[in-house]
Amino acid sequence: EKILSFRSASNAIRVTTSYAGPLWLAPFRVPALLLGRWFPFPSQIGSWYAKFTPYQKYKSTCLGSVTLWGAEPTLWIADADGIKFVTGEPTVFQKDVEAYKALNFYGDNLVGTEGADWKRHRKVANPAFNETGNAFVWMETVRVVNEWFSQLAVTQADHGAEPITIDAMHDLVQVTLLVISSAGFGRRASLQDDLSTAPPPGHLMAFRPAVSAALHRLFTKVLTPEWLYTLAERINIPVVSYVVQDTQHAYEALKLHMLDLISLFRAWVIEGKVSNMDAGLLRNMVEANMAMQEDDSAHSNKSLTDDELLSNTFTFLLAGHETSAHSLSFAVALLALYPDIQRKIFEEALQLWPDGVPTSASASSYKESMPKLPYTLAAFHETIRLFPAIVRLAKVVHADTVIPAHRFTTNAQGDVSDIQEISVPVKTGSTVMIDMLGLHMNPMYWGRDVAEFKPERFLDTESYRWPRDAFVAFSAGPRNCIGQRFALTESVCVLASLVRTYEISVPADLQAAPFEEQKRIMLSWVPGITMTPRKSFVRLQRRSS
Ligand code: HEM
Repeated sequence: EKILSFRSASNAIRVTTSYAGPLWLAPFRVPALLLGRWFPFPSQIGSWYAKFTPYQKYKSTCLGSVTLWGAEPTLWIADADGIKFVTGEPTVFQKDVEAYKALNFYGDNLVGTEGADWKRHRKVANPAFNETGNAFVWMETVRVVNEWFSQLAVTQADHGAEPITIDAMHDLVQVTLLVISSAGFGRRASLQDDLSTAPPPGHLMAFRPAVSAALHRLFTKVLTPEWLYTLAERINIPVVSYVVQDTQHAYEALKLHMLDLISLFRAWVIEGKVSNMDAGLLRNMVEANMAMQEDDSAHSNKSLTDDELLSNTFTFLLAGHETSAHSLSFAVALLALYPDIQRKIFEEALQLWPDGVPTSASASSYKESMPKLPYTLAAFHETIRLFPAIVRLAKVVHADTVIPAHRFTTNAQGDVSDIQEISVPVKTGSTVMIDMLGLHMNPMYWGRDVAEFKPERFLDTESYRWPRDAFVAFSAGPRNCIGQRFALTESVCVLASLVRTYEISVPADLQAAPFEEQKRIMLSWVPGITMTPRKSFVRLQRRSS
């Protein structure tokens, strides 16, 4: 029966679009993430590393495929018009909430809901992501970056004038976690405080280790059914009991910290101690939760239950730092590999800060500084074009419709020609996969040098406007990333400050390797909740002025 339904689904999809083969693993489910670095192979549809290759092979920006298990028709799109259409029709193309259910273990949240529920969550969080919030993000980033540099200076002291080697991702995860926990949640800890691993009174773990342990155990948390927790507590099953209990411990530890933040903030709100600038996100969520407690009928409006408040706190802590840290790690590696581009960022930062990076947040304002760093912003955009934290997004089709796409041919040099518009019919119940990396590697929009790191692509000139619709690192339409401006503000501030203060270069063990080998090693990644760099070591040499 299964074989027959697979055959009839793949025959049906062949009639309407270019058929690229079966999907061995359902592409938006946990097994595809766990096995993603090995299987499917890069030449097959569904591979995380496929980029634009399958589209080029079948000469179409929209490809059909069918999941082997379940015979679900799935359309893959790497087309700017097609993706704009899909993201602009949120009632027809809805999030695959089933896939996110596993992440809703604390309760419902903004990322994992759809329809009216999603609107309610978004309404609560939205007002925090305004220009006042961005100014606060800038201020907090300046503070944290200065603390980071002080820490690097201690390491430098042991090395004399020699460059130091850092694990960029390790450091940047700390930096971005501090920024989101401060700017979003009013937890104004220092980098030094966060180095301590001793649990504070009443806690199971210190804050940072609790967040990293929870992240480290996220797949176990998602994959472990409730009954296994109970069983592993009663019977000692070798390895399984240890892993399951360790996971339970990490999530309990993090929950205690989040509840602490929430109750502290609730008390501040009641006492009227929260200023306008302070952690707007948590303030809005706590106020929505208090509105809910006062009036049960408020559920349809701007309100959040206790579970939803906790779950959103977790979601924002996670979404608000891992994505940025991974993207910044790729940016730092790219700047080490491309010294000419690094030089341009340095010159821009030097012009803004001739006497060095401001050491206090009050000496540097978001409004004044951010517009003066267009090249740094372009370099970050170009980084996440090549390395988008979220590689693909699945949408379930809720009404029969037609998606715009293109057919084309390419020559050996990678030039695209014979572009023809096509309309691809899609049926209710199918899945549409927005292929971010596929779109970002599509030469129709980015030219034959699509694989090159070239920030100039993101700078408008009199005769060129960069193709907005062909860039979806933050998704698009009403369901786009709520933290886009937050991420850009923080990242531009980190990159400009880092390059202004240090010269970044490839690590010593790769200095003699050919450029392509350096690139292969320094830019390799594995699929995870977000695209995760495998190795992020770089050398830093403090600049003399
Ligand atoms: C470079 C950094 C970032 C990238 C590339 C990124 C990318 C994305 C993408 C592609 C989505 C759509 C996901 C989906 O529909 O399932 C998204 C959604 C989201 N992002 Fe980001 N993000 C970044 C930083 C941030 C930051 C800093 C925050 C919070 C401060 C944040 C919070 C969220 C939230 C809450 C959503 C869900 C929005 C909704 O469904 O309405 N992100 N992000």
